[in-house]
Amino acid sequence: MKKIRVMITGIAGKMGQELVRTVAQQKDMLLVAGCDISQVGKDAGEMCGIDAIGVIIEMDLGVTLREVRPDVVCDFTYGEALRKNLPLYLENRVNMVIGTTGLTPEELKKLEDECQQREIGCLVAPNFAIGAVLMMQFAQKASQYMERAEIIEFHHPQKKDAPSGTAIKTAEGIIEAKDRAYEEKSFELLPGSRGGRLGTVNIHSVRLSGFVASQEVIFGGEGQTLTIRHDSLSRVSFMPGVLLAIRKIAKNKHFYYGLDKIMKL
Ligand SMILES: NC(=O)C1=CN([C@@H]2O[C@H](COP(=O)(O)OP(=O)(O)OC[C@H]3O[C@@H](n4cnc5c(N)ncnc54)[C@H](OP(=O)(O)O)[C@@H]3O)[C@@H](O)[C@H]2O)C=CC1
Ligand SMILES: O=C(O)C1=N[C@H](C(=O)O)C[C@H](O)C1
Repeated sequence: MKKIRVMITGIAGKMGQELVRTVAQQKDMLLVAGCDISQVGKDAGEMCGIDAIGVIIEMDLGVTLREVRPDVVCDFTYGEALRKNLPLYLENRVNMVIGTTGLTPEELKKLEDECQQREIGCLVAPNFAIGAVLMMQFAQKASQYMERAEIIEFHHPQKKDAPSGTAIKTAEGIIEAKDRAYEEKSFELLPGSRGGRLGTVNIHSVRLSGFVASQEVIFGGEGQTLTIRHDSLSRVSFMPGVLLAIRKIAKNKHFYYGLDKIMKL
């Protein structure tokens, strides 16, 4: 069996390390390279607490892509880094699984066009946890029947972006299912008290230690509320989704935004 040759950018980060341990257990995958700006020169296996795997963490993404030519690169860095990495992925025509959040809808559209022109497979998903995908789907369904929604997302304090990519995609889905008028009645005595707004959906971002990634979507209606909540208690929750994406993108030269696009729902 020909194995899928996987590379990870952001390999020394929280998601990168979890992915090293996960890919190492897959019979149909081989971790062939990893890039980061931290832990450079170390063995990727030893860095994340498993046996040495002979993959040394590299700094130079362009050189590594050219020399290793992976089948799929997984990017888990942060928005600004991803913006610099994307031209290198495109130039090297490598298939991509992008978990990094922080691209704007305009940037996503541009990426889609560029991937299609070059026949590169690419899946961008703000959340790879199956439960989070279901939360977004249920929220879209509820949106058709309930008056309005607000989102509260909870993350660890190291998170660089706010609101989360998941909160943004959830709000986009809610608005797509039913666009509604909403007039804000509250005056903010403390600026920001009502959170950020995407269309008519207010988003509140909590950053506290103890959390990995959680989200509540609260719908209001006459005399009732509905709360849909998802909790990622560990980063293991994201791994089945990332593996599904790697296997799909290794074969399929399409562009997908959201794990739901490749799940049988
Ligand atoms: N789609 C999903 O399901 C999920 C997405 N995410 C997203 O994934 C991203 C990473 O999250 P997380 O692992 O928690 O973050 P971390 O900060 O733990 O990891 C990011 C890693 O990337 C490194 N890095 C920074 N710049 C570059 C660069 N130019 N090239 C290579 N490596 C670089 C960082 O180094 P240094 O620390 O030195 O800056 C760090 O080691 C975030 O955008 C997050 O929102 C997270 C969880 C799930
Ligand atoms: O930074 C994180 O941790 C996470 N980021 C993603 C997001 O921004 O939605 C996914 C998940 O919430 C964890």
